[in-house]
Amino acid sequence: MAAAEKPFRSVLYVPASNPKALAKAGSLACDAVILDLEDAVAPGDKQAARANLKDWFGRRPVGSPTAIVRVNALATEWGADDLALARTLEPDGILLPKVDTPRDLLEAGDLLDEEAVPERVKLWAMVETPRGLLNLGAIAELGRDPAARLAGLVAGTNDLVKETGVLATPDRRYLVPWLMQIVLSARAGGLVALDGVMNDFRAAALFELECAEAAAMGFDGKTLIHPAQIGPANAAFSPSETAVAEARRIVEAFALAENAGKGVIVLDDRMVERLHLAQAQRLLARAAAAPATDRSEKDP
Ligand SMILES: CC(C)(COP(=O)(O)OP(=O)(O)OC[C@H]1O[C@@H](n2cnc3c(N)ncnc32)[C@H](O)[C@@H]1OP(=O)(O)O)[C@@H](O)C(=O)NCCC(=O)NCCSC(=O)C[C@H](O)C(=O)O
Ligand SMILES: [Mg+2]
Repeated sequence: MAAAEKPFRSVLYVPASNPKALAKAGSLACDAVILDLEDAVAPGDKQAARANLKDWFGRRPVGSPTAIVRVNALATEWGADDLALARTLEPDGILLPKVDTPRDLLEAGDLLDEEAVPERVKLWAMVETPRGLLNLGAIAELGRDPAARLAGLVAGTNDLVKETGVLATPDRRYLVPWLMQIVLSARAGGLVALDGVMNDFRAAALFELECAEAAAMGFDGKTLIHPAQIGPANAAFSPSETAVAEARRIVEAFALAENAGKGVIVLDDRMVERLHLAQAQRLLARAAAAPATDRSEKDP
């Protein structure tokens, strides 16, 4: 499946320096894991984290979640070694933090191409700096060029708060304009859009609300920090039964002989156009791509 066709409802950060968390990562019911070499790993643990990652990929169980490795930025003292390792592991994706400009992604892409890393290894960009936000249009434009490998944008709300001084309120009111900008840019570039993390991982009700809002904003999924957040994220970003039933009715209505060739039909006293048919077909494809997983849905 291409990156855009895979589900990315629940994407869990797993610190590569934490063997216990890594041991769990392959069997959790999240759609993807971000195996982190960056901010979750203390400077003194970077080397050990790389070794853990190598070991993890050596034993990666069949059917495990999509695996994305987050490297340190190439400009840091760890970036080059991280990327060199990621190139050999050939994960499903490599997540670049603190992307400021398209150049950051092009440089990383060149390093993958140099080593003939297969095209299925995609790049993902964290949007978490003021420059990254201001350059979002140009960054997302890379999504239109398959050679650039860009698969998705990931909101880094913790760094955005740190870098801008914006107040982090529970309703995220000051972050929402930037989050919407990320969704809009992702759509323009044909990219997956992932919402940022919620740090209060025990606040279940608030998390459900944040997921519902992110889904309403148009995000494909949410990045997570704790396994307890997986189930609610999967539920929030899966099409509801009502939405699936409604989509099926639209598809069936357009399939009727009497509606063949029509641009507009009436269904339940509502105008339904072919653009709604396309929307319905997309929703059904999303529902089919995100079936109930047979990995454990239980909280740890
Ligand atoms: C936040 C945590 C430090 C909490 O850990 P802990 O106190 O161990 O939680 P629990 O005791 O409830 O854990 C229960 C079991 O679940 C495992 N566990 C916990 N978290 C994970 C995880 N992320 N992946 C896999 N497994 C996990 C524990 O090992 C326990 O297992 P067991 O003992 O066998 O039952 C911790 O959750 C954590 O470290 N989370 C990830 C933190 C992280 O990655 N942060 C960086 C990414 S966020 C970010 O940087 C976003 C962005 O860049 C931005 O700027 O916003
Ligand atoms: Mg960050």
